[in-house]
Amino acid sequence: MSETTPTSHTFQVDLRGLVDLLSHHLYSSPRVYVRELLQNAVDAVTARRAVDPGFDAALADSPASVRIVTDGKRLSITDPGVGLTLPEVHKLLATIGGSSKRDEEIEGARRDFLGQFGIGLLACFTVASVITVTSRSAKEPDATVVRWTARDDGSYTVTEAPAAEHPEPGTTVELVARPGEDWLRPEKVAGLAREYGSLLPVDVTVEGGEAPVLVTDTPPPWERAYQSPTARRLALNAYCEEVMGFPPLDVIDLDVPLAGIKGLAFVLPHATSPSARPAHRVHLKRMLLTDTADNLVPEWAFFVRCVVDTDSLRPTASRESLYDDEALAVTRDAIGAQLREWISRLAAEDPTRLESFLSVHELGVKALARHDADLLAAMLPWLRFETTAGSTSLPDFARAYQPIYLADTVDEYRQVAQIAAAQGIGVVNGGYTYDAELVQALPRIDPQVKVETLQPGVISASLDPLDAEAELALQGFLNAVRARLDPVDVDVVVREFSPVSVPALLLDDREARRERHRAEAEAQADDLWGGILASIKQHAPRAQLVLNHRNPTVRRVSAIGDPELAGTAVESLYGQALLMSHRPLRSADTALLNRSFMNLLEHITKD
Ligand SMILES: Nc1ncnc2c1ncn2[C@@H]1O[C@H](COP(=O)(O)OP(=O)(O)OP(=O)(O)O)[C@@H](O)[C@H]1O
Repeated sequence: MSETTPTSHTFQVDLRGLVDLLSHHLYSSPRVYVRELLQNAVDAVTARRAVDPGFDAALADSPASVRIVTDGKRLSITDPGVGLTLPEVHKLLATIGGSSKRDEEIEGARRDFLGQFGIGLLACFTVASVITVTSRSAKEPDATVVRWTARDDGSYTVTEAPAAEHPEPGTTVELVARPGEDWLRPEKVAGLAREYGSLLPVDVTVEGGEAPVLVTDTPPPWERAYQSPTARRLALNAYCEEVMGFPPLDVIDLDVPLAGIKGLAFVLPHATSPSARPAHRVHLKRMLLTDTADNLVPEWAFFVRCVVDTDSLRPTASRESLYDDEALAVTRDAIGAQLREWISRLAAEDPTRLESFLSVHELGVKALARHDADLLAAMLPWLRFETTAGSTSLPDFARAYQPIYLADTVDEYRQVAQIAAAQGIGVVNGGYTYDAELVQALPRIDPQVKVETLQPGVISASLDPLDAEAELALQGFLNAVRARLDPVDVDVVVREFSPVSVPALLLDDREARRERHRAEAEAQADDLWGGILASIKQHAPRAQLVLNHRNPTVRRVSAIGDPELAGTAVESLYGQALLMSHRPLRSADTALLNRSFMNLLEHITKD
């Protein structure tokens, strides 16, 4: 086999393909071209400061200014930045991925730049067919003015331009709109420049519309000096309405030096689902990176929306979201700590405000308190739970009841609440989100408090058996009515309990319920499935209808001589107990209730 001499080639880049890739897959919309231009202008000003220490002094007190002029077809943006020399134009502008912002020699300043990838300028090709950069470098006193003109077919030219075209150091980038493209309209450009750049530390004006518009407004609202705390609060409320679209319930200052983060967390004025996608506004070195960041605060903090500026978190290449790395995780924790501090401070200093906060966001706070014993201790007096003593705080409840029984589900709680209350047994409904975990955490805060899981035995223990004679006298009645409730898998017993006003109680534990669901599924299943379900049948205890012998109605029912009518009456008592337990009706229950109701009607109306 003959060997051929290897030849060296350079990759060819299909610019159209690349622009297509950027515009359809990297950036969410062509609108980002304004951000890329602003970013380059701001970076150029930052770089100029590094090479020209007298730059700021020459500007006196006013910030550097960046000017955008557009008539809808052509747009130019001029900055007084570091500019570019001829070799730099070849090296940086004509090389995709080439960036001066990674240079070793300006390592110290590198972290000050917004750009880093060397692809930003290409974003302009999503709206323009021609890009012209005219630049005079600030690095040499009499630098020549260079002009680089690039077309979207991938070709470019570099020429020298007359010195008068750029008398001062800096750069002008000019775009020629693609035919039919309206991204360069003055109003649109002003809107985008304001959206991305309102907090930038340079003055940015947009000309071409009815009047020139200054789109920047610095320093950021959280850093401005205000006449009084009230004036500050009002201004921040107005800012929240403007950028977030809601009047905040409260405003919390955020300051995480670790991640160079400063900003504000606004408390939502309405309840929100913990699973709702949060949307925070994140600025990177004062440029808006995204208004839909969802990974900036811990999940439990779903009651705030933040506006922040960071100088050190990393953006993704599209620069539309934050890179989810270790630094962001540490930042999330730090922001979480500041939100916790705010809640503890409110509890100590402003209980009325805390109550109005809780009336909206109690669920979020409960979620948070599960993992934070200090916060739980601080918040416990303010958090409400459903208990057999009504809606109350756990410390108050624990003072009146020992031990505290915890019903695991809403069903269980409803079944026993009435009778437990009458017996002086303290039960908390643990069926609502987070409540069971918080009740169980209680002994950690106060070791005096005992919490026990509610077992059915606790309640049935306070259902007193009848004396033997009375029990015997009811045998005939019980036999008749048990047969009537057999089809719904319910046993009937008679006990004495308080309150007298409750005629019957349906006691049902989870095992019995599961077995009934299985039996119902079996009844509805075809042969194959019916067989399988039957094979897992358990002999779990049945649900029990406990009739209260102290209740006058029950006494009268048990004395009815006609077994048919007694059966109908007990079916009605079952229906009432079932409804009181708030459990869903199975088809057999509905049929039974229907029948007993019709039978009663018939009995009342027959002559
Ligand atoms: N207005 C400007 N003034 C001076 N130099 C500029 C200007 N615009 C672009 N450049 C030079 O061109 C290089 C490439 O710019 P480009 O926007 O493509 O990438 P970048 O800003 O370095 O990085 P990124 O892709 O993250 O934006 C820059 O690194 C910078 O050196």
